[in-house]
Amino acid sequence: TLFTNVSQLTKSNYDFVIVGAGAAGSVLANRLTENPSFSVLVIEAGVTNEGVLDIEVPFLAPGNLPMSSVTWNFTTTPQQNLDDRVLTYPRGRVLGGSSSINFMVYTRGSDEEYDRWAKLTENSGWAWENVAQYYFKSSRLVPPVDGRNITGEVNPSDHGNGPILVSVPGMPSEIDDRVFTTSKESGSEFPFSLDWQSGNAVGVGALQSTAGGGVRSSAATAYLQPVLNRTNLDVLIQTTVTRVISNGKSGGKPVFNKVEMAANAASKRFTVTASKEVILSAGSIGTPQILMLSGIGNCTTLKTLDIDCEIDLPDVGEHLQDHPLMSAYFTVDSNNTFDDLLRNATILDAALEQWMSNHSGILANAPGNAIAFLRLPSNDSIFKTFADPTAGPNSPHFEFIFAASDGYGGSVVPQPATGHFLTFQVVVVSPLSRGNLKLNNTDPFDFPIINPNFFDSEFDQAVMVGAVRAARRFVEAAPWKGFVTGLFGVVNSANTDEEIIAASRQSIVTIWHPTSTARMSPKDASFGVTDPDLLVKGAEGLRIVDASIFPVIPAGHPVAAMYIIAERASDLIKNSWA
Ligand SMILES: Cc1cc2nc3c(=O)[nH]c(=O)nc-3n(C[C@H](O)[C@H](O)[C@H](O)COP(=O)(O)OP(=O)(O)OC[C@H]3O[C@@H](n4cnc5c(N)ncnc54)[C@H](O)[C@@H]3O)c2cc1C
Repeated sequence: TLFTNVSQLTKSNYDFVIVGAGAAGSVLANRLTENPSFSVLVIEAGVTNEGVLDIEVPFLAPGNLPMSSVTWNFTTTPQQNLDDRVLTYPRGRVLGGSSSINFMVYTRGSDEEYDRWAKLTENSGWAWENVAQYYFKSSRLVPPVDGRNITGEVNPSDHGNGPILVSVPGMPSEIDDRVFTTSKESGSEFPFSLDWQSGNAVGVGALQSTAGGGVRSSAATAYLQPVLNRTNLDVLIQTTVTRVISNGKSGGKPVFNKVEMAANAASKRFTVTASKEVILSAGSIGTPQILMLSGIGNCTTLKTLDIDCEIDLPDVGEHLQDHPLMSAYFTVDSNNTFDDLLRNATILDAALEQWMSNHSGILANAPGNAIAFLRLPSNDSIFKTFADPTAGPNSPHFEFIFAASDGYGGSVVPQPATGHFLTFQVVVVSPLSRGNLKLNNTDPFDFPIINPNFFDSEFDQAVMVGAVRAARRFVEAAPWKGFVTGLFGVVNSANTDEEIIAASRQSIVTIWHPTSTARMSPKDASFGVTDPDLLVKGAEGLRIVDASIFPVIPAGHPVAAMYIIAERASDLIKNSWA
């Protein structure tokens, strides 16, 4: 049942209380209630996802940003290495969480990413050979809305049979063939990738989106809504969890079985109890904030805020990792880019009418149709100073997201009033910069202090320079002759390495991939926040299942990994209470 106010709940004790109905929380809600003897309450701060057009229509995803009724309107601290700019840092505040507002790019990452997690946590359960089953259980490939033959764009055998729908673009754009031909003719520099879910994450290929039939497929639509009628599941929205509370000890450890919540800062606080587990799935920002408000974190810092420290875990809020993104623009000789669609309401209305009638047309596409994940050459001089931070040779250093327009969705500069553009959204996917997140004060309705610390590492700077140069080489290939007419914008006006770094400082924004603020570590390690079974160290009855536990950020778009983790976590939880 879906409730909008705590007064509507008919009981105050459940087997499991899940905090946050985002990507991970929705998977858990579905899988745990498959067992009819488990009762589950999910508490979500945000609103329903239903009827929000900018959520449903793939191309309109950027319309939810940066500040909307379905987002947490966070901002970062002034970024020291980005000319002290403050960045918007939104997360989804709606059923489905960030999976309801994300840009839908689906990449599970290389097999190596999971094998590295297994190594870092000294637990083979996270190795690819053990999590592969959960990948296949989470998503499935469906045809694009235009019904074209997709042979050569994707490999069906790399896909599973789970509820999240995945598809290649609903309609080709005029740059797609140029991108793929460049790759196929380039030899080894820009290798073609038939499928991002093959285990090798390096190459150039068609973008796969979490969309089916021209409509976004999120954790809410795929996992949560289909089971809302289960009698053992209650979902309470528009209610913020303010902290978890311990109640007695078991085996010397505090038992965190009470969850406190309120509709807003002024309203009365209520509690519910979990007889089996409280599971935090509030995301990389929400989860460390709740932990610290609950007295779980760095005791020295918590004491300065007069918070009683229950468990000293200095890693809470630390090791924040994210991928910096910026736009490199080229001018093009074409009237068929999306630029006019973005600037002209009449053209957009016509496209929307088409989407409304049968979910087809340009709006069925995500904001890009093709992507590339590439590595720096192994003889790059940066490797004299830094060891390669990737998970292995099938894992990239940087990414391009190709857009046949002025860089819809990821830019700090407004769209030019005229002209047609090709954009490379350039992303560093193997960052060494590390940031953190701290409480501002003890008010759970106040935002935490978020510092992703972008571009702090010289390695990240070198990758950005290498990526910008690779982008320029890419458009020198034959397929772009007569199409690309010039370099454009701050990034593409820069020439020397120093100039490219300076331009990056003015241009970098987030690709919204924060992870690792409550990272898991080996069972007996003194660092880290959870053990490899995702149980909070030093606590009883408290687990974390969300992107905060990633031991290290994967070189790709994280939601696919989130679904894999949440599927495996569901089995871990079911088995431990069997
Ligand atoms: C704009 C944007 C674009 C993105 N694009 C992509 C992409 O194209 N591909 C990709 O793979 N990934 C993308 N991501 C990232 C991806 O969506 C996230 O990594 C993923 O959703 C993380 O899952 P999660 O369960 O950890 O957190 P979330 O999905 O964010 O869920 C957390 C949930 O907890 C709720 N919550 C938080 N605090 C509280 C509280 N105190 N009380 C109650 N509820 C609370 C939130 O409202 C939210 O619903 C994007 C993210 C954003 C924001």
